[in-house]
Amino acid sequence: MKSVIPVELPNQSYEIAIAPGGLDFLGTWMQGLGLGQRVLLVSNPPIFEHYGERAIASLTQAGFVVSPCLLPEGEQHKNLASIQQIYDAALAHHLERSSCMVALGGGVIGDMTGFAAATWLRGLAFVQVPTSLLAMVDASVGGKTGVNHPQGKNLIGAFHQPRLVVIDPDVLNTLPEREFRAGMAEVIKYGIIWDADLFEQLDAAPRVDQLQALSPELLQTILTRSCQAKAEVVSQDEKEAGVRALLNYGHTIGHAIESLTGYSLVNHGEAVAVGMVAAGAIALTHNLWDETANTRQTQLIEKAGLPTQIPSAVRVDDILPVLQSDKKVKDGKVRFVLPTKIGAATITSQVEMTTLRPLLQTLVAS
Ligand SMILES: NC(=O)c1ccc[n+]([C@@H]2O[C@H](COP(=O)([O-])OP(=O)(O)OC[C@H]3O[C@@H](n4cnc5c(N)ncnc54)[C@H](O)[C@@H]3O)[C@@H](O)[C@H]2O)c1
Ligand SMILES: O=C(O)C(=O)C[C@@H](O)[C@H](O)[C@H](O)COP(=O)(O)O
Ligand SMILES: [Zn+2]
Repeated sequence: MKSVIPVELPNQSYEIAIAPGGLDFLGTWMQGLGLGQRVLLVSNPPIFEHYGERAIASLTQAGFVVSPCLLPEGEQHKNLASIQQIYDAALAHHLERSSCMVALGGGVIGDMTGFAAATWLRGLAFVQVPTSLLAMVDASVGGKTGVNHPQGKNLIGAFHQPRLVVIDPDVLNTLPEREFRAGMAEVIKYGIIWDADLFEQLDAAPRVDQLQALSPELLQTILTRSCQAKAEVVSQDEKEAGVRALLNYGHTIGHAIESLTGYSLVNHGEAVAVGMVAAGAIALTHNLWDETANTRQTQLIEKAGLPTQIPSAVRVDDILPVLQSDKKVKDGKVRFVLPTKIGAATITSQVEMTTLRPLLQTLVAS
């Protein structure tokens, strides 16, 4: 069964199509977009090994002329060198203004393909085919694209919306369990900041730490409600002038942890999980939410098999300066997204760095 979630935007709306086996309909669904023939299919070797042939067959049968571009795997390669590789492939495949890039992969491939598409020939269409849970529920939707700078996470980028998102939940069967859990961090995020009912459903489930432990209904709920939450927020505030900042819940500290550990010790979802625990603790000390809500958040994060402590390799004194390059900084003040209850959050610049330091120290793993 196919379910469709619209992302309504002033310039160009698009659809998120969620359908088991949807990968085989990629070409057919792209036929309706009015694109030229040439397609650059961007992926990485392990994902291409699993799904490249099917994606190419689907696109070719629909009349597209496809060339693959395979980038090295991993967050450490989310940089301008990989973007250069996409540009070189775009040139070699003679992409034109009407051509399209297709991202087949996790959030790293999606963010980089989107950025290359935003900038090559001053802007090409691109389509997201997310293969990780995290990319399905978050990264493939909303048009934040970009790469890391040596000094910080996602500092180089552009807003560029995809023309279509195709989610085939069947591909999750090959996703490593650790990466599944990383995706659950962003799902829990929606439960905390936006959708209390989603939180309650996750809380009531016996297990949420691996794909096989979920009922088909719960997986469907996770995918649809997360995409709905993201679509609603992005439709209200495409370029993060206001409410979209809530989607950054857990990311202020999370991004600092990722960057300080060289993008290898913890993955994005794990860093966000720790960041949410930190934000929950800050909210508690600022009387924004209560002990019960804070404990429920921590327990759900633990149930998802995610970390709740800052890795011991990270020094709190190193976190504070990194926060200054967070994209939410305004007039030199770090702004935090903090929860006010399960299902709602606010953004504030009232967190003093002097109180933050000892609080973060209590969260460092021993
Ligand atoms: N643009 C946004 O709005 C947004 C939102 C959230 C996260 N992000 C970004 O997304 C990235 C994290 O994404 P991620 O968690 O998908 O990481 P990722 O892209 O590195 O993928 C995780 C790992 O899983 C593998 N993988 C993916 N799908 C697979 C499958 N079906 N079968 C087997 N292996 C598979 C990948 O090869 C990789 O090794 C970060 O760079 C983060 O900044 C962006
Ligand atoms: O879509 C958004 O907006 C988000 O903040 C979603 C986040 O999960 C995602 O990690 C995003 O890439 C972070 O954006 P950044 O602007 O803080 O780099
Ligand atoms: Zn994120």
